[in-house]
Amino acid sequence: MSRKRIPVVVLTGFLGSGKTTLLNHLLRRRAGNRIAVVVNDFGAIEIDAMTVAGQVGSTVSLGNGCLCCAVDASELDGYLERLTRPSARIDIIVIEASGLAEPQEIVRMILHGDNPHTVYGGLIQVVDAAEFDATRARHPETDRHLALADLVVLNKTDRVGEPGRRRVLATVEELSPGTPVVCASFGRIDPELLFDAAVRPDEEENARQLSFEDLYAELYDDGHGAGDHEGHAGHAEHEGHEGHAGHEGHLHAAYDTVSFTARAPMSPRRLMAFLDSRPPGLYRIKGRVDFGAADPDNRYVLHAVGRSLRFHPEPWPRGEERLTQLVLIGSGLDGSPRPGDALLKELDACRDTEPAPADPDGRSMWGVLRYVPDDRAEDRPHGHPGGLSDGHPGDLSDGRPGGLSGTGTGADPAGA
Ligand SMILES: Nc1nc2c(ncn2[C@@H]2O[C@H](COP(=O)(O)OP(=O)(O)OP(=O)(O)O)[C@@H](O)[C@H]2O)c(=O)[nH]1
Repeated sequence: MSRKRIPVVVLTGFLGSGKTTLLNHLLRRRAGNRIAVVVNDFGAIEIDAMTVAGQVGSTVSLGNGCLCCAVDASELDGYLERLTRPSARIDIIVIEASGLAEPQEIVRMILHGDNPHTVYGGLIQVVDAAEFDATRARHPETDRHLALADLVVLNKTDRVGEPGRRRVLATVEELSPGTPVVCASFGRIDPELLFDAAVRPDEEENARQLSFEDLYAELYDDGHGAGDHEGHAGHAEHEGHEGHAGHEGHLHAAYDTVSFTARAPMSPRRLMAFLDSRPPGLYRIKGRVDFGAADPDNRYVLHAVGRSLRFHPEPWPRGEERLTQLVLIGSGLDGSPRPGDALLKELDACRDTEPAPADPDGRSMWGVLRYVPDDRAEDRPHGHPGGLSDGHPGDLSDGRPGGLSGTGTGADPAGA
């Protein structure tokens, strides 16, 4: 059975937009998760490492369970390999791209890298609301970067009035149609947008707080039941309570969490049509899908973040109940009486409640298999028809997000 994949989030934004501030916020609210921070810029390492982790003497304090290291893009694969070793016990990796870096290079490396233990966690673009016009004027590439983002954090909203915020928001939405935008001040977004709540109790972390030397050594040492359908839409509006001095206040990011469970298998075609047309505010989807007779041997672990979508097939564990379980996270989701109810209805309609028609060629799965990474050979189910996943839909290879958002084509690659 494959180990849990570690999300790799790329954090980008122009100089001074608030990346480090956001990172600090995530580290404070990491809920017991161990976050590895990779700084992709040797020039910035000293400043960033100090700000992020706090400097104690000549070593970097890792009280937050983070690891800071400098990395050049060409070295990234090696770092990811080391950081994903079980001994590092890392739950999430954040790569802070330097202000002027081309972020799509890093995204491509994560999507196409051959590390089977990572999963792409999204490209987050931090935007300085107060300097937006000036930044666009000085750096025309801002517009292109925005179009590539999976999530835009419109930061420093405390520095612009409501009309100013609305104006910038409208421009961002124009430049990056369909991309979820979270407004924030001092980077205070809800960490659940990026990673799950505690996976291990804090005590364990405290009991085994690692020194920088420990982590450095690790890096360099080579040596559930449900009814037929159960949906739950929850809405959370969290308030910041970091307890740190200074500018802490309210956390403005509101998000909705929707859980879906189905005992009847999902129709591959209908689920892909749903995913193709998922609403802009829906930022993350995670869970497992049972496609029933379309692939009785495997369950499909689904990770969607922003425009990117991946399925990782893995054999059903013996004795495991065949269920589809999904969690959807987003903001501004439709539905009544609760946000997200509309999504649950749509997912309900994706269930195969009738026996699926005979499909001897397995064509019904082709739309799904497009999203199984080519380079993860061990994921590939037996009998998988080759060559279907050229041009990953979540790819940035042509410099444009070729993902699901806005494409509206749920078509099978072979037109099936
Ligand atoms: N008023 C206000 N100031 C902010 C906010 N977020 C960050 N700042 C300040 O903006 C400055 C730059 O923030 P950083 O987090 O260092 O920005 P950065 O993107 O990491 O900067 P580089 O590492 O230079 O690319 C700092 O002085 C922050 O305190 C915000 O929402 N509102």
